[in-house]
Amino acid sequence: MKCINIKELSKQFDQHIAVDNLNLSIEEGEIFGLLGPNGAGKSTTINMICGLLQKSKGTIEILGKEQKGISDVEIRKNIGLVPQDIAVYEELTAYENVNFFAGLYGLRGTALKAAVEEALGFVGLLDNKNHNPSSFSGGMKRRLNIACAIAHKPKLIIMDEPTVGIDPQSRNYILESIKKLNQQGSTIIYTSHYMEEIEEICTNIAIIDQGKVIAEGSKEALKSMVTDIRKLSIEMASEAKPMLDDLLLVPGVKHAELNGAVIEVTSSVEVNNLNMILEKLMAQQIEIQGVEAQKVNLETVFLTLTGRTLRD
Ligand SMILES: Nc1ncnc2c1ncn2[C@@H]1O[C@H](COP(=O)(O)OP(=O)(O)OP(=O)(O)O)[C@@H](O)[C@H]1O
Repeated sequence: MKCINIKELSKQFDQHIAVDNLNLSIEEGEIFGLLGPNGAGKSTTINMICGLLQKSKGTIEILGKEQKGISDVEIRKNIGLVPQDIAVYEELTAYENVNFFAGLYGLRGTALKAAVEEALGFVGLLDNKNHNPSSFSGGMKRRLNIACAIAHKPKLIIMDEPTVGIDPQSRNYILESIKKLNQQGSTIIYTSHYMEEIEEICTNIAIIDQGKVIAEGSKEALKSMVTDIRKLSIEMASEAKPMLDDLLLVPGVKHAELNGAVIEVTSSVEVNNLNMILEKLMAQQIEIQGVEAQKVNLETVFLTLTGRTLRD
């Protein structure tokens, strides 16, 4: 069954169209990635799915039922939202926080107690259950945020950039937890502008830009869209400021950017232009230490479709 079926969804804020006739279909059991740069419309879409924001136009079906907008409380019981901004009460303990949110979904008595303990155990916070989140690290707060969203065992869990601003250990913990929640039967929607995370955990992906889905499919299908592209990393002997516009004059070169002492060039595979690229740099007195060809990744897909990088 389809977990989500969105048709022609739009959201307009005054004159600004944040979500623009977006169509999206997600099957049950997936870890589905929404990848897009800042401001692409990911959070706005999610807030409409969860019924936290009124849509301007379109339909959203969740598990076969049409969502009736912000008054549709029933549908929310099937959804667990981990919002982008941490939403926990600092003056309550970790236990009381999860207890509060799970209670909102109608759990009571021993079922509520068991659900709270299980959720805290799942995110590795049982030993800290009587502590207030004000004493927690950023990663622990994020994990508590997740426990609050999953205790009522929702069929659909939506995570809006849950790894922003945390240490690598907590990040790995969260990514592993997502895989486990999925194995236990939940469908996951995961938004991020970190393409590495999306590549690591997601089964299918939609790339969103300017409120629209610009590409959708499995990682392999998306990458196969750009088999005619290659990426070159040219390492300079020391940090310099090459004139990148010069490289764009070389036939086949589509994009060039600087990352410290490395120049990243995206080019068509059909043009044999490495010599010309290197000549342009040498003409600028740039000393080259090494050249490496990279595999196509989702960033390349985005770049090819939009002419911009995910973090422009
Ligand atoms: N309440 C609002 N009022 C006016 N404009 C808004 C509002 N919420 C979002 N926007 C605008 O809508 C666009 C989409 O924002 P949204 O937060 O959905 O993007 P996003 O893809 O989630 O980006 P990010 O990765 O930065 O969270 C942006 O241009 C944003 O400024």
